[in-house]
Amino acid sequence: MCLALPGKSLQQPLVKNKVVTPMRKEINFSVIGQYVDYLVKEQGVKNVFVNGTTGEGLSLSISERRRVAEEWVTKGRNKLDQVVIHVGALSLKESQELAQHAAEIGADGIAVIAPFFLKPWNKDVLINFLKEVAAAAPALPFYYYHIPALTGIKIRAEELLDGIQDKIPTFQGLKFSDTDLLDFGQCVDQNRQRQFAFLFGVDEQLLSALVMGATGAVGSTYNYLGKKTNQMLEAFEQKDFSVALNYQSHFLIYFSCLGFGVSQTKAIMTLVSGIPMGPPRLPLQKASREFTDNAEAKLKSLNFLSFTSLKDRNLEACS
Ligand SMILES: CC(=O)N[C@@H]([C@@H](O)[C@H](O)[C@H](O)CO)[C@@H](O)CC(=O)C(=O)O
Repeated sequence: MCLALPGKSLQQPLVKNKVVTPMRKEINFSVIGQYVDYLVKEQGVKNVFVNGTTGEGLSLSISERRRVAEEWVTKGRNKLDQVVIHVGALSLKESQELAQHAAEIGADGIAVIAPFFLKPWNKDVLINFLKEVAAAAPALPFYYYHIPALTGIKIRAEELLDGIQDKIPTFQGLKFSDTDLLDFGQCVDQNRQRQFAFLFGVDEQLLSALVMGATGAVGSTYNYLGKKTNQMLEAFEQKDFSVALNYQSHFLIYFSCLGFGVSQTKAIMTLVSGIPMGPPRLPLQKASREFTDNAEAKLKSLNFLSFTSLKDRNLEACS
């Protein structure tokens, strides 16, 4: 999910939500409309990032990814501001197919991770790969999704940024999911004309990244902390740093006790929204009953649950 700083143009939205992909045995497409409404009305989140890490994009088949993207674009029409589709894949052909598809269905942008099995070993090779994908959707804003802990590709974002727009004219910015704030700061520093968006993807460090010049945030916790994070962004804009810090520490440090994996996110979202997000797909494991009971108690103590009894609700993610 992606949130936007008040006052910033939507070209550079501040908070994007990384949506989960609702599942039962198969993907549960039927709840995506309800999910859109929940994000907009309850969390104030109008920008989404689909088929990313949180959405288990790399665990879905190509046809599933196409259908999930279609569903978000269709159900989000006239409700969401931006739907960005992650189209990264190990196969260049598949990535291009997904990029082209994103353009055809009217998505607002695409993002791509580095291929991580047969790896690009230097910046030029990585840019060549990204360039070929971007060329399949020449009218769509393109984001490089930097997540080295998961891809194993250690090419620094700052290095990649140097001269990238000459190679990829649609390059719009970075989704930076790494804790290396030195690299992040160097990216910001390099962007003197401020033409790129820097969407930060480590939610628990967002405030530090804002101080360093992040123009947006993309993360899993905005599924249930979107409203709170928007309040933090507003406090930051108003230069009310102690309030901003309070939001950052209180909520993220508290939630970090629960855990931030995809399974946990799906279970927490099921509890908080009442929408059955289901278990994740193998190789991930569903959250344990112990986790869910613990999470439910903590959420209740924080007044995060809008309903008093969960007994009758469909808690597939939790059982
Ligand atoms: C490794 C990981 O899943 N990182 C999350 C964060 O939002 C993360 O869940 C959060 O910072 C809590 O650690 C996002 O950056 C991932 C993401 O953007 C995505 O779903 O594509």
